[in-house]
Amino acid sequence: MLTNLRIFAMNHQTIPSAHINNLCCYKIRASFKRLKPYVLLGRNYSSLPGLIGNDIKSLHSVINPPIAKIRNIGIMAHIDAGKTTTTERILYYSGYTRSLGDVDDGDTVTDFMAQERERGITIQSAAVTFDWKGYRVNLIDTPGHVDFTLEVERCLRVLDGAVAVFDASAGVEAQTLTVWRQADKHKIPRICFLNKMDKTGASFKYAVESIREKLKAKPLLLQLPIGEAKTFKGLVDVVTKEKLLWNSNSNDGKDFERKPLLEVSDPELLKETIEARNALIEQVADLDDEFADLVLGEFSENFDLLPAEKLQNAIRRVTLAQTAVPVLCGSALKNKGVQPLLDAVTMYLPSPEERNYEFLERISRLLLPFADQHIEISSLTAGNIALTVGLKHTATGDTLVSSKSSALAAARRAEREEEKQHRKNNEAERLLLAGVEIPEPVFFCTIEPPSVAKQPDLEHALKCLQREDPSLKVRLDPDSGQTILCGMGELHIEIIHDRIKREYGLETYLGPLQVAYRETILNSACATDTLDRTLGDQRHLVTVEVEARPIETSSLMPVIEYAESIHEDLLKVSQEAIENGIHSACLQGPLLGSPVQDVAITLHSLTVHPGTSTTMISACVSRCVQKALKKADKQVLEPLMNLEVTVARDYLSPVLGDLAQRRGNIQEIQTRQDNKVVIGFVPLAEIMGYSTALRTLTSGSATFALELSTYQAMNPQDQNTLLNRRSGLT
Ligand SMILES: Nc1nc2c(ncn2[C@@H]2O[C@H](COP(=O)(O)OP(=O)(O)OP(=O)(O)O)[C@@H](O)[C@H]2O)c(=O)[nH]1
Repeated sequence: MLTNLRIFAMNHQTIPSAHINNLCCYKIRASFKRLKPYVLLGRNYSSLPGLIGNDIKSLHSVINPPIAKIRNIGIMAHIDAGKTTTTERILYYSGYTRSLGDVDDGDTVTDFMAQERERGITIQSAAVTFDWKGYRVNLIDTPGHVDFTLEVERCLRVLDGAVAVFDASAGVEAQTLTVWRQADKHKIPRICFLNKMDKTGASFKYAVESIREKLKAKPLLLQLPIGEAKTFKGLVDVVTKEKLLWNSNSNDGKDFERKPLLEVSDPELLKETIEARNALIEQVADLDDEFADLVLGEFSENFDLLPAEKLQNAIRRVTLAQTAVPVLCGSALKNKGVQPLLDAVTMYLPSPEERNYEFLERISRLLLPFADQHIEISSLTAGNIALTVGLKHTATGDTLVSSKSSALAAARRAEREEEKQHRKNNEAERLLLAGVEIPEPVFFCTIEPPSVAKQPDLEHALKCLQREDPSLKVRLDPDSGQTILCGMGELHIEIIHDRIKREYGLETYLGPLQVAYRETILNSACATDTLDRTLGDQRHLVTVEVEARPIETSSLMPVIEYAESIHEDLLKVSQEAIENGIHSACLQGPLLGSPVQDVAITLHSLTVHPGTSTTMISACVSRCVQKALKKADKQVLEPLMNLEVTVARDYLSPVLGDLAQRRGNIQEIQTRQDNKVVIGFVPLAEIMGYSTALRTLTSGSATFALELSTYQAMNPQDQNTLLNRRSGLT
């Protein structure tokens, strides 16, 4: 397993690749002082023959650049906005590849998994390192499909900046909102790239408005397009008042002209650019006091005289402060606008030392990533992104520290900080690296190996895949003994199935995909239970009385309460066993065997015969809680999804008709260029296989995005139908 590693240490030493035991310090964080980076000079690895694939040039050098010249960035967007195409152009113009890869031909560098190349989508994030005009850029291309949201989040937390790619004909789309919120959570400065300016329906103005309205961000227009859709041929650099035109004879977009806009040759464009520049200056001055002083002092009479460099510095400050986002545009497919985007990445996004990380990590083997290929290196300075191999006990979301003693120190520190948490100690927040939020899976199905003998191999494969992808959950059905796979969506489970076959050589069988329901209770119920068993000469005797009642707050974990009559001494020895029993009972509701949510369990009495084992206490409590849940009035909760369908006007009616049959609840129908965007809710159970149905209904012209909204109570009729179906009555 490869682990993405972000080196946070900064010291007058590089991080050695000494042979240190693989140390898993789950959720243990260490803090270290920020010190100056060490710069290795004169190491030239330009001759690394055969290390990288034929089409990929070796890096000119694998020297450690000064930290101020490092940019760790991610590319994020809604599915199909053009992240992979943009990344391919970036790699080509930076000299990393010698030919242009194409998602539609399945030969891109970053989409290297077989499933990615076949489907033309990104599933796993890929990291590549290249140089641009003296800067070292570590870039991560992340997936756009909602099933792989966790993969995006695990990348974002180690990045310093991001480029958000938009389809200029669609503006902000559903998944853009999700990744934007994730980037907000990790406080990542961003640049927006309005891609597909060549596409029919592309609108710079519309896309900018959607950034303002839907993302509630302040767009800084650093460029204006020259032409739109079919007429798109270049850009205006608003900051420098220059026009950038791509040579129409060049088939790779490498050649373009940068010329100052002149009154004689471009009077209209110059006028438009000056207006845009003045607006930009006012906007930045509003957000940056230092710049406001400069503009109002020296240049208040004539903004035209303000040097581009002063404006760029101020734009950089507001971008880093995340009070506004620079907006650029282009067409990756038609090879226009990518080089200025790279300039903007180096100019406006932060270097690692401008982000406040205070952690040290240390590992055994270091590799520099080149998508699916790697070069082993002996050392790396702070601020870089690298890979490490062979960590057997780590999982996505863990933080590694340098040694056992620092781990222990960090653990003690973390404990102290936790204790202080209720005192709202802000320092604690600064010390902790935000963990990844693991979304709850909404689908599950059984998975079977080709033969019983292969069950251990399947378990091993699932264990490895889970460590990489914690949004994949695996459990055993206690009744049937079958292995159950729980995932984020149909595509997610399909890809896991495919990976087990390709990467572990196991042909597995999946049962029908089922929705992950939940259950709750509507009123209180009490139950008592006694367990009396003699094993050997030891008698185990427990008597329990519990009450289950519904609670208002939404929580998957039961709230556990103890009556005052329960003696403290008894709790001391048996609390863990009691709580294990309650948790295991609530994992298997009485209606469908689904997890029970929004309940409180009160232990009213507990008597334990001396010598009774804690396992027996757990078993008795669990059985008693299940009895109480069974007695109460019960309710099935089903996952309700946010749905956004983008469809050509002509196909709107059939799409709406179909959604009505799927118990869809339409909230809004927006107009987006020539398309209609249907926004609403639909129960997950009704939307299985929707991509095929939608393709048929709209001749493949519509797209949709789904995201879990909440769990809602099913109406009695639908609930009965479901229960009858599950018990084989219908
Ligand atoms: N017209 C036009 N099409 C583009 C442009 N950039 C990408 N495309 C096309 O849009 C489709 C999606 O491109 P990708 O680069 O795979 O998009 P992505 O955002 O990486 O997609 P995921 O990885 O699946 O999220 C492909 O068919 C591309 O050829 C562009 O600038 N103009």
